[in-house]
This record gives sequence, C-alpha cells and structure tokens, in this order.
Amino acid sequence: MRQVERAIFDLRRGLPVLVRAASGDVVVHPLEGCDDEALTALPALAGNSAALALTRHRLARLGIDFGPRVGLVPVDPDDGAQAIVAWASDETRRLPVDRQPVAAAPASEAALDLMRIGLLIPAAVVAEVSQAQRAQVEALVAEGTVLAVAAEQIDAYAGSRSRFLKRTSDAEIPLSHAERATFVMFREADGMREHIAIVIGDRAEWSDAVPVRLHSACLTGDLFGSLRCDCGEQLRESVRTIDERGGGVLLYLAQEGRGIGLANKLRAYTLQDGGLDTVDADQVLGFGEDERTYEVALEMLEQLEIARIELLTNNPEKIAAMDQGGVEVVNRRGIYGKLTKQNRRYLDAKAKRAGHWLEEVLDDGEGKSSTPLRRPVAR
Ligand SMILES: Nc1nc2c(ncn2[C@@H]2O[C@H](COP(=O)(O)OP(=O)(O)OP(=O)(O)O)[C@@H](O)[C@H]2O)c(=O)[nH]1
Ligand SMILES: [Zn+2]
Repeated sequence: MRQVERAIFDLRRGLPVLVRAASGDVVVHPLEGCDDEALTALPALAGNSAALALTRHRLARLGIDFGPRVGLVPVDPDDGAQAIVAWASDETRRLPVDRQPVAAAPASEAALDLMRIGLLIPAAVVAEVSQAQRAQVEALVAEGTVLAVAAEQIDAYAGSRSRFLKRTSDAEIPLSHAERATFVMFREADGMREHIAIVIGDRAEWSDAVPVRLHSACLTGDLFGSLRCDCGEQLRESVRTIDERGGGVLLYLAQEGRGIGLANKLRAYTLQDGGLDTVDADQVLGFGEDERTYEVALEMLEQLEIARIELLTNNPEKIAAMDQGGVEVVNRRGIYGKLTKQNRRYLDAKAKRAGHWLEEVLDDGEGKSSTPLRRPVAR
C-alpha cells in the first residue's frame, strides 16, 4: 500500500514512475506537468516509443467509441507536449487520423487508476520498457531515482480504499441549525482522505429509520456559497432537517467535485463556461458521469451501527449504493437548495443527464417535500 501512496506522491509532483505487470513494465509520466523535455526523456529511458493513455470517456469525447477502459494513442516526439495535452483535455481537439488508439495492457490501465486516485487528470504518457533498457531502468529503481509499483498493488489499493477506516477523534460542536451535534472523524488507512460524520441529537431518540444525508464535499458551495451549485444550501438544510426529525447523521464525504477533486472541478467549470454541461465537461477531462463510490459511507454507517435509514437526497445512485451495500433505505426525502440563474443549467443537467429528482425545484424554484421512495430507473 505504501508503494502506491509513494507513486501517487511522485506523480503529483510531476515525476515519472515505473508500473510493473507480467505482460510488460511501463514508465509513466502524468499528463499534468508533461512538457517537451519529458516527452523526449520518456521514450529514451524506456527504449520504446511513447503513447498517450486515455480513458474511454475521453476517447468518446474525441469521437471514438472504444470498448476497453483505457486506450493507447501512439505519440511521436515531434508532436510536442502542447498537442498531447490538447488531445487529452482540450474540448475541441480531435486526434489525427493516423493515431487510432489500441487497447492498453494492464500496466497502463493501472497507471490511469493511479492518476484518478491522485486526483490528477486521468491521462498519462507511457512507454513500455524494452529489453535493451531494462538494466538501466532497474538501476534507477534500485538507487531510488524512479519509483516502481506493481499493477496488482494498484488494483488491490483501488479496491480496498475504505476497508481500514479508522475512527480518529470526536468532539461536540453545537451548530446553528442543530445544537446537539458531535463531529466524528474517520481517516482512510492511507491517511490521504478524512471523512466526518456529524451525529445529531440523542441516539436513544432517533427514529427507527435514521435520517441520513450523504454529502459530498464542495468547497466552493459549502464554504463560500457559490451560486454555481446548490450544495451549501443543501448542506445547511440537511442539518436543519435531521435535527427537526429528531436527530440522525450527516456524512461529510471527501469527494470534492463528484470525486474528481477540486483542481479538476475548476477545470470543468471553465469548460462549462464555454458551453458544456456538467456531465460533458467532466467527460472532456476523461472522467465518467460520476466518479463517486460509497464504500466509505457504508463503512461509516456500519461503524456507527446504522442499518435502516431515511435518505436525504435527490440522487438515485445514492439509494442504489446503500441498497447494494446492505443499508435499507426505508424512505427518501428530497433536499433542495435555491434555484439561481447561475445554477439552473447545472440542476437541469443533473435532472436530465443523471436522473436526479429535481422536478419540484426546477418547476417552481423552491420546495421541500417528502416523496415516497422511488427505485432508481435503469439508465
Ligand atoms: N465535477 C463536478 N462536480 C461538481 C459540479 N458542481 C458540483 N459538483 C460536486 O458535486 C457534488 C454534489 O454532491 P452532493 O450534493 O452530495 O450530491 P448530489 O449528487 O448532487 O446528490 P444529492 O445532493 O444527494 O441529491 C459535490 O462533490 C460538488 O463538489 C460540477 O460542475 N462538476
Ligand atoms: Zn457545489
């Protein structure tokens, strides 16, 4: 696990790492920080030509219907870093016709998982290590200049993120909307992310179906009252509602930007200013419709011994995730922020593209309601 964390650390600093797999090792340079120098150095080190690893979401954006999770686009050193970055993240750029992608081997697939875990743009320049260069690459690994990580380690890490959630500390913090509140802090085993459960009221007085809100972090909305989204109002409204309903729990999840991280969310906002909606903007950057998973939330609920809930949400995926994780969602309660001229498009896209239940707010601009649970529709 430590090796994976170290690799993420290096990649976030813009350093190349070696990803090992039985089918071949690759040297990987993250797209972020990729310059002409890196583009020349990588194939020289590997002894093979480079390729640009892109997710199938990004390839779809480039007009390529690609089955496998990751595709490799051949790269020529003369392409220049600027073109490579544009192929990976520019809204309008298309691939030259002679650069059709091929399916990536496990090492390159794992490399993009590393980018995602590290909250970087999920794209990288990769080059397979040739027989001729193997000794030199291994020497760099041995002296600690290049860090090596195995694709299986990355897979195992990606699949076990929540498993060792540690309850670290807690404190009573009276809130303006809920005077009896306790913050309970959880830390993922790798120490990289922390999540908070805000436990409201007295457990003995809770309803049988405990009111629960799963709230993904939104620095811009929650803290600064951004008008681009409805998060800040939903957050405060949730606390108030949970308190009014006799107490329950709000899980404040470190899933900024639907899991893509703040840096990528800001990039996505700039793309939205160019006319894209929230889903398309994420896709331009190589992400799927929603990168969140809810294992961490499930584990927090388990540690808090909560198995039957009334979920405060408009998002069918959250209900499905609880169902699949063995938490019974007895009822669903809508939770709405205000409609503003700046967030209408965003809310509209959530309703139309992601199937969120926002009819009421989009219809009349306000509204609080309790709706009987509707099962998510298959999309
Ligand atoms: N990528 C991306 N993330 C965004 C954008 N606007 C808001 N977000 C993020 O979307 C998430 C919204 O979280 P939630 O309010 O918990 O979830 P939701 O999916 O809207 O569902 P409910 O609020 O429960 O109905 C937060 O992590 C925000 O940071 C955007 O335009 N792009
Ligand atoms: Zn927000």
